[in-house]
Amino acid sequence: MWTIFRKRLALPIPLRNQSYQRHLIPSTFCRCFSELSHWKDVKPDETPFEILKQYTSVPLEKYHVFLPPKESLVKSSDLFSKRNEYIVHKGAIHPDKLPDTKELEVALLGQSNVGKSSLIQALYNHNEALRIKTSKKPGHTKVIKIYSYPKNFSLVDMPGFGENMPKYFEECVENYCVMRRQLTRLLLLIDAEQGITDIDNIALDMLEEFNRPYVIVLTKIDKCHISQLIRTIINVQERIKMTLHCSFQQPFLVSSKQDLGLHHLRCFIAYVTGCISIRNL
Ligand SMILES: Nc1nc2c(ncn2[C@@H]2O[C@H](COP(=O)(O)OP(=O)(O)OP(=O)(O)O)[C@@H](O)[C@H]2O)c(=O)[nH]1
Repeated sequence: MWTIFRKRLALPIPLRNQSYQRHLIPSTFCRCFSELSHWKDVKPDETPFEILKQYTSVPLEKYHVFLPPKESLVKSSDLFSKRNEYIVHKGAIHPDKLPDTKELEVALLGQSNVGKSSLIQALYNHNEALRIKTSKKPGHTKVIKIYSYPKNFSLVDMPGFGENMPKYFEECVENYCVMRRQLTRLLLLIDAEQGITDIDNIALDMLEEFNRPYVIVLTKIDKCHISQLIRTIINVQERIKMTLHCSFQQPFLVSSKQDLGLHHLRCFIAYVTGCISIRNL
């Protein structure tokens, strides 16, 4: 399937141009240009959406539908803080070589260097015992690796697509996504600054074809201008509304470097893997 997508990548893809995006940006965004200091005072239970509200008259609340109560946020964050209880399983290229674990899995998919390994490390509270290697060089992750919190859930790191994508990507990642019984959600990571790129569009087509539920996560928001971030959110939201049927309606916003948006993503993961229940959600 990726071979077909690769061929398509060589063709010009319409509607992915700046003028379309500009059309979506109201002039009020001009005053949104600001520096990174705005992120520094974010409280752990606040989402970046709440911070962004101050900078735009666009009703961003409609993009923010996962609103768990504080006690659920605390409960799920506690789950991710069990420092010595995680198991790192031996990585594998072929999904049939992966251990047949009992926990439901949430797997991270995205371009090389988008921040998949860093996000797993950050979600697990930068737990040093896990020692997840990250690198500036794209294509560092070569195998599928499962990080389990026994009797609860697993997070799954996978090779990225795009730059330095391994030749065996299809038999590895694609087969995992199609065949893995434990897989309950895919997180498609997209760099907030770049927005949806051509190769992300190919991944989105692929996910729609798999017909499995997935969630878009915008990464590295700490290094993205607020105006650009709002532009990406609106663009992603438009895509979800117009053409994506298997995507959760809200994109999540995270920074692994500055620990932004992690509480809500942890809570979502705990919720979809059945580790917590949330009333009136
Ligand atoms: N500023 C910033 N940098 C980040 C963030 N997350 C990751 N990075 C950096 O981005 C680079 C790539 O991160 P990785 O976590 O290795 O990315 P990956 O998607 O696992 O990469 P591959 O192994 O190539 O698939 C590293 O240099 C990280 O330090 C973030 O939230 N903010």
